[in-house]
Amino acid sequence: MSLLLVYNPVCGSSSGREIAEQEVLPLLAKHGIVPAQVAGTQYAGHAGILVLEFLEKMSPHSDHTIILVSGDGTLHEIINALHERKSSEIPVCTIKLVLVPGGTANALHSSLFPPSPGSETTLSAVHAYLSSSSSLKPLAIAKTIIQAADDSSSTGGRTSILSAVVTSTSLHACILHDAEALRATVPGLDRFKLAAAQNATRWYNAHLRLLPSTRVQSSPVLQYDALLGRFVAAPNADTPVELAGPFAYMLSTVNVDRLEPTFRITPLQRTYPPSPPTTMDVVIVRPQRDPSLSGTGDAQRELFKDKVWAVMGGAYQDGVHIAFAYGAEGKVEPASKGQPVVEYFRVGGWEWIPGDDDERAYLVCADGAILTIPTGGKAVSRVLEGQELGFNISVYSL
Ligand SMILES: Nc1ncnc2c1ncn2[C@@H]1O[C@H](COP(=O)(O)OP(=O)(O)OP(=O)(O)O)[C@@H](O)[C@H]1O
Repeated sequence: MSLLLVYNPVCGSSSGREIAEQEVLPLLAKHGIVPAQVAGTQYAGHAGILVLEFLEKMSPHSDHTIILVSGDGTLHEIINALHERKSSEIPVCTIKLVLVPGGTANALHSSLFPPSPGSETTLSAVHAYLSSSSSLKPLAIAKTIIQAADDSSSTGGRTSILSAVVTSTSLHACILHDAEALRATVPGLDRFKLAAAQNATRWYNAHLRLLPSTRVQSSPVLQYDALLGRFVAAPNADTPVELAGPFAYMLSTVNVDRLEPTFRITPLQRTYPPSPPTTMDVVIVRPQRDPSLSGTGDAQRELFKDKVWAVMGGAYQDGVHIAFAYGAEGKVEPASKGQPVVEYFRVGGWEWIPGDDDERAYLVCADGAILTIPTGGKAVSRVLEGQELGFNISVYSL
């Protein structure tokens, strides 16, 4: 049987090894299952190498199951390593993932198995794997290409990265960037809070182009209409939709409705799952839609910050942030007929073109990894099809 168990011993509260040895392996043993290999990662980046070595060893099998005890970052490394492998050495394969949450946020696992009071979820995916009635959900994978200003050839001046969870710019990317710099001095999740406070009033000067999906089953740019409670085609949705900045928030997700167990930032990924999964959900906040703002100065930014964070707090209340709109005099209210505070789109991809004068708009976050767009360049992100990905990947879910 081509079954690999990988654990990250340092993710989350450093209990990956304990979970693997004391919970996962005994449960498998009860069902007479022994993995062909059990391995802990020994350094950042090791997970991808472990997986590639395993696939090579198990050749000519092409169907592999990987039980992964980690957070989202370790999965991110594996997906990128698989995509970058030499297909002459490891041909196209099928990976079935059994996720065991060992990380800090576990966005993908908590989206697949949302926490419910009193329920134990650590081994949910292992139970799904062992069950005859489990389902396998194909993963959508986004590829983001960082293009230099002079990138006219198909290969030159580019870097690319895959995401299985989130790709972002603006506040989310800056928080992840700054929190990393605080890692040595501020322990635990407090560094994210501090990084959020440091960036709370910042706006990002950029242009965003939302792209329709041109995949096998094409799909126009869709926008969520909170009053109708459904997606509708954006105007001229078969062509790119152009959005001018500044932006306070811009983030896109695949596969997940939440980035932490209770932070449902893209709730429609679960309420109205994309089918087939060749799109991503995009959440945007653009301050200048607020009719009460009279400028871009510090006082206006403070006012906007208080207002928008009250709305975004709705992500922690089952994702109600997407229902708020500007009412009379810019007061924000749920289910109002005014302009939505949060713009919510479902797209095939996007292009983010930072303004020359705003260095913070040049940051892009892909599943926690930070990339910097070169001056005059742009980031282009879109969901890949199986053939472009070079392997098939699905996860055990409910
Ligand atoms: N033995 C190791 N020593 C140091 N770093 C490691 C080791 N093994 C893996 N890593 C690194 O640990 C990082 C964090 O792992 P991961 O993202 O899975 O957990 P997390 O950050 O706690 O969870 P989440 O991403 O869900 O918030 C990964 O980026 C990976 O490169």
